[in-house]
Amino acid sequence: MIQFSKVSKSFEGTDAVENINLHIQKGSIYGLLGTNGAGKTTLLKLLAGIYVPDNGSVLVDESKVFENSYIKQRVFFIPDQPFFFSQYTLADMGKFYKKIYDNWNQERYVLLVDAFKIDEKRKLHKFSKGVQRQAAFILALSTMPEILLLDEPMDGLDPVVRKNIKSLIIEDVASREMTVLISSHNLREVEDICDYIGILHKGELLIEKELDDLKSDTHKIQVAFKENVPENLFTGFNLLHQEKRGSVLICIVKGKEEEIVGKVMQYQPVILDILPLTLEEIFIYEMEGVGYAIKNIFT
Ligand SMILES: Nc1ncnc2c1ncn2[C@@H]1O[C@H](COP(=O)(O)OP(=O)(O)OP(=O)(O)O)[C@@H](O)[C@H]1O
Repeated sequence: MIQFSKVSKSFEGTDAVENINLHIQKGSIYGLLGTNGAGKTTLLKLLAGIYVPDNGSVLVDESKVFENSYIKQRVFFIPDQPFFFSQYTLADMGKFYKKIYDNWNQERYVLLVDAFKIDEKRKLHKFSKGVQRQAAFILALSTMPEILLLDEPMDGLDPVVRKNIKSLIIEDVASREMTVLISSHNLREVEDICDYIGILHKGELLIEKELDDLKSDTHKIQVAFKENVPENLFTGFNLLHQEKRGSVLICIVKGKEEEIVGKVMQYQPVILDILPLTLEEIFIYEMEGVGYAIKNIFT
């Protein structure tokens, strides 16, 4: 339903994203991960129709997004710093969006204002960062978006509000197939809510996969041998990382679990354990694989 084909965008001669191919199915929650400056916000802004691509196309249901008022009606973007007009209250912003979004749902707006207990007559700039973000969610969800774009959505929200907002998002995905694209550095949060993952680095999409596949494709293996570690232990597999702890070798390997286990067993290990990996670990090891590792700065 959302399709980026060979999309590039540069600013002042520097590539922000390059040759991106990405597809997002209707009703899915897609987590966009990446290093700082990888191009996540640029992709969200391209999909929101704020930027026009230099090359390639950004399509929603096969129509170009840029300068397409029909699609813009169906998309809502909450940037990392939510935007409100100066001196506006939540009620003022609500009236503004009611005019421009045909699907504005006043009943829903009233319910949400009541649930979040926000004074809709108070100027928005006087609220804390977290309450401003809650206000942005109220407005976003009241427009009944088909596509919700979120840049660091949970930044500054307390755990109770986070949980409420996650439930609201999941409800809209389940009941009316809303599609959500989330850019975040909070991988615990992404792991909790997303079903697809895209990993960006330096403007390029390194991985695009279903979260379950990504997890079942990457393994943390703890192995030890009576003698030295066999030289060709992981030949033929993608070894992302390895470290020795005493006589135990810990490796992060990509591939089918049964094939990796089959290969290791040929060398008759005395210990062989497969340990679960978090999304955060997968991300860090993938980044290490492309030379973006944490360095020992002081030693
Ligand atoms: N309006 C702009 N003018 C100039 N350069 C820009 C602009 N927007 C983005 N860039 C550059 O494009 C690259 C990608 O930026 P972007 O904000 O998309 O990254 P990001 O993945 O969202 O980063 P972060 O995780 O740090 O927020 C960066 O090198 C950034 O400096």
